[in-house]
Amino acid sequence: MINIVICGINGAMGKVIKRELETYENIRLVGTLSPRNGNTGEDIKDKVDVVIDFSNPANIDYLIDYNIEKNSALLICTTGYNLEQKNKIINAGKKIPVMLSSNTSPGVNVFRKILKNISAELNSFDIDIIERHHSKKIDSPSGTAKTLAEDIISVTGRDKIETHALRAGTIPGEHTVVFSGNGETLEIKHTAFSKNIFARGALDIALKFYNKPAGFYTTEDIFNNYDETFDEKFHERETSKCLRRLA
Ligand SMILES: NC(=O)C1=CN([C@@H]2O[C@H](COP(=O)(O)OP(=O)(O)OC[C@H]3O[C@@H](n4cnc5c(N)ncnc54)[C@H](OP(=O)(O)O)[C@@H]3O)[C@@H](O)[C@H]2O)C=CC1
Ligand SMILES: O=C(O)C1=N[C@H](C(=O)O)C[C@H](O)C1
Repeated sequence: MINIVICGINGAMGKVIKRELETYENIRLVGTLSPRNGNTGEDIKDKVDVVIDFSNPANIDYLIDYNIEKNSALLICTTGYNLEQKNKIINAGKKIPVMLSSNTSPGVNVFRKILKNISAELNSFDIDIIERHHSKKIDSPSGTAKTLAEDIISVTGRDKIETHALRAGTIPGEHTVVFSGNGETLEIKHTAFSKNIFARGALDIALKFYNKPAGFYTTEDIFNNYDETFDEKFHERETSKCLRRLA
């Protein structure tokens, strides 16, 4: 049994996680955080194994301090961080296990493996990312689109990948990578039919992640069963990826 705390429980994702939690006998919700509403977790007396965050980048300083004080793992599913915030997250890995996951669905993590193979093979093609999300989504392009762009850049050596974003209706999340060549196109696409897939993905990751040693982790570390604890070289590599993304 692990004890979790959720930041963003009243948001769209928070509500879905709360419902999904009812089907997990090995996870107990021991509290919630909402710093902007004055809920800073003082009432939480139980041990906290992992804080799951689906909220807003504005909460990041608070979350890092809270987790360091509690010595708990921090699973950040929020997207839209700037470079300075991402650096703080990576640095927090010196003290606590911290994971930044732009997409917790199992499907997207397989998508990423396939994407790297195809991108390396079709480097002579134009490569574009198209993402579609609900009209309430704040950040654009999506965190997943940025992650997919980084994956393509890592195997093709390109400087930038074009991303195209649509915000409309209630679309839970759709990502397509289009490879356009001379007289042909190849597309790979992931569609989330509901937010449940992200909620269950986050809870499943929390179960695997809560007892890892301090370090900065990504979803790949869990899906590939690979641990990377904090080291300076890794930090430099992540920072340069951020710089490239923001360029
Ligand atoms: N990694 C993944 O797989 C997924 C990631 N996401 C990401 O999760 C995040 C939340 O998504 P979603 O639930 O749809 O968003 P919502 O806007 O529905 O909820 C976000 C919550 O964050 C808090 N919040 C909002 N604005 C602020 C602010 N300015 N300052 C501090 N706190 C704020 C609020 O909680 P309160 O009222 O308690 O303060 C709010 O309920 C987004 O970044 C989204 O991209 C979404 C789906 C999947
Ligand atoms: O805000 C959302 O809804 C989603 N956000 C994540 C992102 O920015 O990639 C993941 C998913 O696509 C849904």
